[in-house]
Amino acid sequence: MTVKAYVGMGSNWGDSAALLAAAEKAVALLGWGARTSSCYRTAPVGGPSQPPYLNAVMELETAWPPDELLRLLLRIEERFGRHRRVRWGPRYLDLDLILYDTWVIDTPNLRVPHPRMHDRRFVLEPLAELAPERVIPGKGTVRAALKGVLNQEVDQVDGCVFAYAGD
Ligand SMILES: Nc1ncnc2c1ncn2[C@@H]1O[C@H](COP(=O)(O)OP(=O)(O)OP(=O)(O)O)[C@@H](O)[C@H]1O
Ligand SMILES: Nc1nc2c(c(=O)[nH]1)N=C(CO)CN2
Repeated sequence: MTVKAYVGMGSNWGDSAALLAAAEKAVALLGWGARTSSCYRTAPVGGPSQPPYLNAVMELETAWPPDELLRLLLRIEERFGRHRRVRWGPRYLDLDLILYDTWVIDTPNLRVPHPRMHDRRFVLEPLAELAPERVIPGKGTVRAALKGVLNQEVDQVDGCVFAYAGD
């Protein structure tokens, strides 16, 4: 069995564009048919004063169960030198499992849909490029959720060279 999963990527430390481009290739190896959104420069949400982020979202078809997929994503984060000292503080690379098919998962290590995704334009704007009509379980469509967060600042930018950029 394979399912469609969505992964959020973010970076606001180091060479963020190069980090996201390298992470994209690593994440694509966890499944098939990867598609990647455009890249956005986004104002930090929460946490201390910190540089703006680059964010993007990937779609892929995967056979990994969700807990394994998260474990593999966290390994990729570590490989790219994530430092995690302050909650919502700056990071080289952050990978979040935002949707796993229509599953709802609530375990100590994994919550899907990602519990804050529907409040975050830096997730919804790139996700809407790939799957505007997808339903966020319990929250309505991506397109509808996006309408509620348009006050947050995001700008589509060139900078990231993605191997699996959608059309
Ligand atoms: N859907 C998910 N995607 C990624 N990590 C998750 C998810 N649900 C739970 N987690 C847990 O959250 C931990 C990562 O927490 P972390 O401190 O990096 O959060 P964050 O990325 O800073 O903030 P946020 O969760 O608000 O995006 C992981 O170790 C993982 O066990
Ligand atoms: N703009 C933006 N803000 C954030 C981000 C992020 O990726 N982009 N990630 C966070 C913790 O996951 C907290 N705040």
